[in-house]
Amino acid sequence: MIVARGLTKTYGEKTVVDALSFTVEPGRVTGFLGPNGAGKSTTMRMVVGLDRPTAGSVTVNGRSYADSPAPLREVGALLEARALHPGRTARNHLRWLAASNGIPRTRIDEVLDLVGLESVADQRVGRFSLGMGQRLGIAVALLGDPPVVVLDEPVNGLDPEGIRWVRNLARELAGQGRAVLVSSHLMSEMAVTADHLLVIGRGRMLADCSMGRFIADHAASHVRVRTPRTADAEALLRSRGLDVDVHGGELRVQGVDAAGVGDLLGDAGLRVHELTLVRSSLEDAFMTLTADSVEYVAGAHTPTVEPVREAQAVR
Ligand SMILES: Nc1ncnc2c1ncn2[C@@H]1O[C@H](COP(=O)(O)OP(=O)(O)OP(=O)(O)O)[C@@H](O)[C@H]1O
Repeated sequence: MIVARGLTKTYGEKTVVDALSFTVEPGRVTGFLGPNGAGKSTTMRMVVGLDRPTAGSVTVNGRSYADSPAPLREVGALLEARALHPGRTARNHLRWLAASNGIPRTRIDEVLDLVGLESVADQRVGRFSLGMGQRLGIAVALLGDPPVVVLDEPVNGLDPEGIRWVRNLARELAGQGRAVLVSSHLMSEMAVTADHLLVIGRGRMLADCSMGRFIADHAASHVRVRTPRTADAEALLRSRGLDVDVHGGELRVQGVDAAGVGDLLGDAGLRVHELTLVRSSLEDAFMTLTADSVEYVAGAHTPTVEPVREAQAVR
């Protein structure tokens, strides 16, 4: 697993990662969220030894990346800025990495097959699309069959089939007992991929909890009620001290679950046509939590769109 303690990175005067302490546990997908410039990539780069912490430490399976004799077997990483030699074929790129990490050649065909690049394995990577490059980056991450996998924006540039493939892959890797750390800006995707969340803003930890806990703590919810006797239902629920809003023909009730509302209305003999727990999405919860930490904000002329609040199932 990954263990960070007081992990800090400063560039000049600016602290971009600020005393982060967290663990990425085996057997689950940990989602890494934060607004642009929050410090996610810098943190991930420190995990794999590409940046040196200014203070604090991060270890993978108990030792720092630099101390690992065969790092690709310890932790596999897809990072945004991939160093791919454009003139090299995908297969040669993997061969070169396998040789320098003592990984058998047979593993190359396995990972090419795993990421769906066998048919283009002998093409130069300079001609690869963004999505093909992402797949090759994931092949590199998995080459050493590592127990820890770090994926920075893995679905960037992928089509819907590719996005689903990454989701299933991340879940499968966690199911095999690996520790998986994934960053993404696609909240809807994160909601169905991650078990646990780390949310950072301006380099600081804002939340470190399960997906369910995060939504319960930071997303608003209400019970939507439709009844032919709206006014009577409203009066009854208010008389019980509940917070009720009327929107068109529906009531929105806060402070009680759907069963509680149903019982109250049923006991009073009021017929109910709809009773739904409406929970705002991970995106709403994320926006609420990080509102004060957003560094780059669009100007006042940008049209704002009211988020669509739908009943959302949390895995
Ligand atoms: N080499 C560097 N020199 C100076 N500043 C840097 C360097 N690398 C990153 N930064 C700054 O550190 C901050 C965090 O950047 P980082 O890329 O880690 O954020 P991020 O959360 O991954 O952002 P995004 O979601 O936009 O990818 C940014 O303000 C960035 O400008």
